[in-house]
Amino acid sequence: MMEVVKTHAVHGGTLRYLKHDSQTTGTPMTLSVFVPAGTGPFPVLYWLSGLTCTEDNFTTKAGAYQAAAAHGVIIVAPDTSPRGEGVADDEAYDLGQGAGFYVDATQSPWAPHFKMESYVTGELIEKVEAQFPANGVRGVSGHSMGGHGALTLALKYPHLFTSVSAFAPISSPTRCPWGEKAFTAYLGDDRAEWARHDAALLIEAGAAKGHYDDILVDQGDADSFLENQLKPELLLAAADKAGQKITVRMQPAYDHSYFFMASFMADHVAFHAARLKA
Ligand SMILES: N[C@@H](CCC(=O)N[C@@H](CS)C(=O)NCC(=O)O)C(=O)O
Repeated sequence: MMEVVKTHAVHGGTLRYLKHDSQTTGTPMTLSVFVPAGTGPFPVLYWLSGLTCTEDNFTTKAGAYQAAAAHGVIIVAPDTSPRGEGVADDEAYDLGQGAGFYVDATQSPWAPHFKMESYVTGELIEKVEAQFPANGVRGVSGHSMGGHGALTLALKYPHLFTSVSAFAPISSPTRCPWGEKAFTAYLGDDRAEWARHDAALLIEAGAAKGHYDDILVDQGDADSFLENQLKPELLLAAADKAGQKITVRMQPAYDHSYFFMASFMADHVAFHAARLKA
């Protein structure tokens, strides 16, 4: 059982901060879990956060729990990387602790602990769904680096997920500075290996074809990372080529922050709930 560190009542449900020793990362890992009122069992929406975040950013800023309570959906928000003194790190905000990129690192010094792909798709789901009233039906969403995580994990593991959405995702990490830097560090120089973790390239290659009836993406047009890092046009072009439906909503005046996400979070929870409860 994961250790409950803090408990709060919110919107009639219960929010818990949890901690556990992970066999996958070899470190303690932290997360938050919101469970609606009632006995369930409920579907689960997994939320993957962006660069610099812990489990706390989404939990305190996204304003997701009113909609989750109304729709009867559990929401799980894990930390974005392993952390601790014995864990490799980098001074930059976009590499190392707080920047796990939802891949399994193969390169030194990252390989021993940076296993976020295996952690999220394996141990996290197993531990959460053993401890809370989950019905085995799952969605995944996330922001920026976590939007990349949500899209790529949904495309690579369609047997795990029924619905996927993202806010301001890194659409094609093989073609932007954040992704090129992280993939070089974590995966090495082989671009064929990088392509296995690139949402636009995965869609173009037909990954999970026919599994998701739609993918919802919200993107602020005043996001300072839009042109250089996020590039939603690459997702649209890939989806068009592959015949995958994707709804990219350009939201005028919104930036990269949780104010933007809080403004459209209820739409995403409803998008998932409609599919998870179908
Ligand atoms: N610190 C970076 C930006 C990092 C950033 O914007 N992080 C986003 C995810 S990519 C975030 O959610 N930050 C935490 C927050 O807003 O609570 C910078 O100054 O360029």
